[in-house]
Amino acid sequence: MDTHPATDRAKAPAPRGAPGLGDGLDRPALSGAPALGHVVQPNAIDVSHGTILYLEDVTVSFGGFRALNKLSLTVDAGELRCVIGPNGAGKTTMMDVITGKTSPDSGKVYLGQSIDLTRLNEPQIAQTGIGRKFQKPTVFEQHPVWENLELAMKADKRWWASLRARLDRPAQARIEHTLEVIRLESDARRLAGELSHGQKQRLEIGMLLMQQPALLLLDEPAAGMTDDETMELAVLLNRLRGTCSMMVVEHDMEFVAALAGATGRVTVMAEGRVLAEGSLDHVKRDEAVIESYLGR
Ligand SMILES: Nc1ncnc2c1ncn2[C@@H]1O[C@H](COP(=O)(O)OP(=O)(O)OP(=O)(O)O)[C@@H](O)[C@H]1O
Repeated sequence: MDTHPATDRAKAPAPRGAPGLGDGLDRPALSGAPALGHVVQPNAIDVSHGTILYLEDVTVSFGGFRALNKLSLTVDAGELRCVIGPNGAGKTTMMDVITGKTSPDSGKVYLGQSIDLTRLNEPQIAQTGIGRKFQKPTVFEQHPVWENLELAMKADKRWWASLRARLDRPAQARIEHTLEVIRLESDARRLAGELSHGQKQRLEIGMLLMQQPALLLLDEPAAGMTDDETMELAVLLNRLRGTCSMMVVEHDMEFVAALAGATGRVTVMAEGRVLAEGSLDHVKRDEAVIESYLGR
C-alpha cells in the first residue's frame, strides 16, 4: 500500500481530471495483459507497482448507517480475488463505489496508480476498462449468441472506426475466440433466450470480454446455477487469469474454493470493512470469520 500514489504522491502524483478518457479510442488497458490478444492499448493503466485496484478508508453512509466503514483493500494486477462475507457486509456497496454508482463520503479509490475513480462518473469509469456483471444475466434474448457478442463489441467505441456494416476478419476472429473461451461455439446461432441460465451467464461474461476489461467485477455469478454450471463457470474464470483482473463476490464456498485454490487470496468483509484476508484455509480458520460468517 505504501507504494501507491494515494499514500506516496511524491513518487507518482495522481493527475487531475479524467486520465485516459476523451475520444473513446484511448481507453487504458492493463499493461502486460493480452486482453484476448487483439488490440494493443496505447495508454495502459499504470500497474507498475503491481496494483490494479486500491481502496483506502472508504466510507459510505446511508442515513446514519455506515454500509462501508473505512474499507481498505487492494487487488493485484492479474489477480482473481474472491470476496465473501455475511449479508449486509457491504460487498455490493463496494462494487457500487468502484463503478461510480455510489459516491463515497470519504476515502480513496484508484484504478492502477493514477486513475482516481472518485473523480469520474459511471460511464467514464466503464470507459476506463472496468466491467461489471450483476447477478441476473442481461443478454439480448431475441438475438443469436453471435449477435450478442457483436453488439457488445460495437458498444465499445474504439471499434466504431473499424467496424463496417459487415464485420471484418479480425472482428470475426475476436468473436470466434470469445465463443471458444465461454464454450458456446456450438451455440453461436441459437437465440440467447433459448440458452440455459448457466449458458446465459457465460454469454454475458463473453459480452463483457468483448469490451476487453482490465478489471471485471462479478457479483454472485454462480447464484441460481446447477453444480455442473457452477464448476463450468469456475473453469471459465480460471481460464481468464492473466487476461484481466477479477473480483468475484460469492456465497457459494465450493465455487470460491474452485477459484481461490490453495494460494489465491480471499477477502472476508463484515460490517463495511475487511474482517480477514488470506488463503481460503487461512480465513476459514480465523475465529472472527467463523463467528460472523462461516459458523462452527
Ligand atoms: N441505497 C441504500 N440505502 C440504504 N441502505 C442501503 C442501501 N444500499 C445498501 N444499504 C444497506 O447497506 C448494507 C450493505 O449492503 P450491501 O448490499 O452492500 O451488502 P452485501 O454484502 O452486498 O450483502 P448481500 O450479501 O446480502 O448482497 C445493508 O445493510 C443494506 O441494507
